[in-house]
Amino acid sequence: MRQLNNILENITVLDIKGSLDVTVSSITFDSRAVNEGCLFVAVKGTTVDGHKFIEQAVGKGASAILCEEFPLTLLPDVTYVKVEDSHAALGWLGAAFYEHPSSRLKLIGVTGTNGKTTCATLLFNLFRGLGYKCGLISTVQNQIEDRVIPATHTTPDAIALNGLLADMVNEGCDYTFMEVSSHALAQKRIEGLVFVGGMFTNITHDHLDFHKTFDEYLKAKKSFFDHLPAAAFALSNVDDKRGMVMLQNTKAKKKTYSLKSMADYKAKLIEDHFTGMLLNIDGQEVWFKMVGKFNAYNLLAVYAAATLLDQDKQEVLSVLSTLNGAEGRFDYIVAPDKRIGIVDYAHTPDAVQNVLETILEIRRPTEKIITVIGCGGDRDRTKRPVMAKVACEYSDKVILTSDNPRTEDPQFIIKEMEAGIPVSKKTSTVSITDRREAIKTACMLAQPGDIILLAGKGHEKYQDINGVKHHFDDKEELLTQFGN
Ligand SMILES: CC(=O)N[C@H]1[C@@H](OP(=O)(O)OP(=O)(O)OC[C@H]2O[C@@H](n3ccc(=O)[nH]c3=O)[C@H](O)[C@@H]2O)O[C@H](CO)[C@@H](O)[C@@H]1O[C@H](C)C(=O)N[C@@H](C)C(=O)N[C@H](CCC(=O)O)C(=O)O
Ligand SMILES: Nc1ncnc2c1ncn2[C@@H]1O[C@H](COP(=O)(O)OP(=O)(O)OP(=O)(O)O)[C@@H](O)[C@H]1O
Ligand SMILES: N[C@H](CCC[C@H](N)C(=O)O)C(=O)O
Ligand SMILES: [Mg+2]
Repeated sequence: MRQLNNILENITVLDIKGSLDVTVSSITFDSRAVNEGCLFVAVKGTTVDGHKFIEQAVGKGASAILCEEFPLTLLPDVTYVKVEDSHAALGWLGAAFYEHPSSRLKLIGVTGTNGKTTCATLLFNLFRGLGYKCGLISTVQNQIEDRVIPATHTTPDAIALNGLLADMVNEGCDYTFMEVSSHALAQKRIEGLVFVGGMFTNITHDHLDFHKTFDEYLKAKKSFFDHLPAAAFALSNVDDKRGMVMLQNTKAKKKTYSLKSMADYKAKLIEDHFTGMLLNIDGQEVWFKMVGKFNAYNLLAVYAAATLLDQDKQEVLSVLSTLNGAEGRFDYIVAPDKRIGIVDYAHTPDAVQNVLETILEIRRPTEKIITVIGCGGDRDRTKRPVMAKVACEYSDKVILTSDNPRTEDPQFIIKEMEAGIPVSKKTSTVSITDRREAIKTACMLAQPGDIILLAGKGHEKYQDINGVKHHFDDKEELLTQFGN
C-alpha cells in the first residue's frame, strides 16, 4: 500500500483531477488484472491503446488512473493523473512503489544482439562463486540465489521487474545481473533503475519488425548507455563497428574490450576445441570450458566487468575457468557411435554464422556438418532468407524446419527461408516442417564424427504453435535419437 502522491516523485505531471491523497494497493497496465484500489496505467501498445480500457479498469475498482489523455467522462471518486509519457512513468512508478530496490543492491545490465544471456549468467555464477548473494534476470530464467523464477520475457515489464528486484533486496542479494533487451529500452521498462554498470556485447541484424530500421535499433541500445549515471561503468566491445558509438554520449566511466585492437581489456584466442578454449586474457593464459571466439568475447567482457567491480583478478579467472555458459548455448552431446550434436540458441544471422564458423574451425575435414534450422513466426521476417543462406554456406547439409511458428503458417516461414538458399546449395538442402522429423532425419543422415547443429531454440522447452506451447526440447530429441 502506498500513497499516490509519494509514488509520483520524478514524474512530470501535466494535470490532475481528483485527490492525490489516495492509497494505491498495486499498479497495473493491464485492465484485466485490475484489483480494488489499484492504480491503472494506460499505455499505448504495439497492437492496442491502453487508454481504451480506462473505463473497464475503473469498473473493476481502480482508485487512480495515470494516462496521457484524460477520458471524456471523469468519475468523482477516482483520481486521474495526466503525464506526457506513460511508458516512462510506469518505470518510475514501479521503482517508487517498491522503494527503489535497484539502488539497494548493485545492478549490472547487459545489452547487445547476442551474448546477453551468456554474459549475465556467467556473471551471476561467477559472483556466487566469489561468495556474493546474487540475482539473475535473463531469457532462460530469473533466479534469486538457488531459487528459480520462470521468465516470460528477456527483460520483464517495469512493475514485475521492480517487484523482482525488491525480492532480491529482501533476500539479501549483493549483486543483480540482468539482460536489457532493445524492446525493454524502447518501451522504457528500465526507466527509474539505478545501474552501477552497463555492458555492450554487439549489434547485428535482429528485431527489425519492431524497430523498423537498424538505426532505430541502434538508438534503442545506445539509450541504455546515454542514461547511465557518472558513477557507473560503461563497458563496450570495440571490435564491433558500433562499439564506440555506444559510449559517445555516456556520463559513465568509459571502458573498452577487444580481441583485435587497443582496449582497456584484451584477450587472444590461442586454442579452440569442442571441450573448451585456451585464452590469453589480460596477459594470463587460462583454459576455459566454453567454446568459440564469440564466447572469448563473452568471457573477456565478464572478466572486465568483474575487475571494474573491484574483484581480485586471480580469483575471477580461477572461478570463471570452471564455469559452463548458459543452458542451450553450444550444448555439446556425443552419441555412443560418436555422432556429435550441438544445441544452440542462434536465432540471428550473426549468431548462426559465429556458431558455424566455430564448428568449421574445430571439426576435422572428414566430419560433415548438418544444420537443422527454422525461424520464429511473428518476428523479423527479413532475417529468414539471411539465416538460411548463412546456414547453407557453412554446412554440408541443411534441413530447414519450424522454430516457433506462433500465429504464422510454418510452411510460409520456410518458403521465406528457402528464398535465401544459394543455387549451388539447392541439392544439399531439404525442408521438413515437423521439427521432430527434421531432427530425426539429421540424426539418420549423420555418420560417426559428423556434427549436427540444432539452431534457434536452445534452452526452450516448448514450441509455440498458434499461441499453444507444446512441449518440445531440442536436447531431449537429440538424446532420444542418439540413444544415450
Ligand atoms: C512487442 C512487445 O514487446 N510487446 C509487449 C508489450 O505489449 P504491447 O505493446 O503489444 O501491448 P498491447 O497488446 O498493444 O496492449 C497495450 C496496453 O493495453 C493493455 N490492455 C490490453 C488489452 C486489454 O484488454 N486491457 C488492457 O489494459 C495492455 O496490458 C497494454 O498495457 O507489452 C506487454 C506488457 O509488458 C508485453 O507482454 C509484450 O510482450 C510481448 C508478449 C512479446 O512477445 N514481447 C517480445 C517481442 C519481447 O519483449 N522480447 C524481448 C526480447 C528480445 C530479445 O531477447 O532480444 C524481451 O525483453 O523479452
Ligand atoms: N558474444 C557473442 N557474439 C555473437 N554471437 C554470440 C555471442 N554470444 C552468444 N552468441 C550466439 O548467440 C546465441 C544467443 O546467445 P545468448 O542467449 O547469450 O544471447 P542473447 O543476447 O541473450 O539473446 P536474446 O536476444 O534472445 O536474449 C548463442 O546461442 C550463440 O549462438
Ligand atoms: N528473444 C528472441 C527469441 C527468439 C527465439 C526463437 N526461438 C524464436 O522463437 O524466434 C526474440 O524474441 O526474437
Ligand atoms: Mg537473452
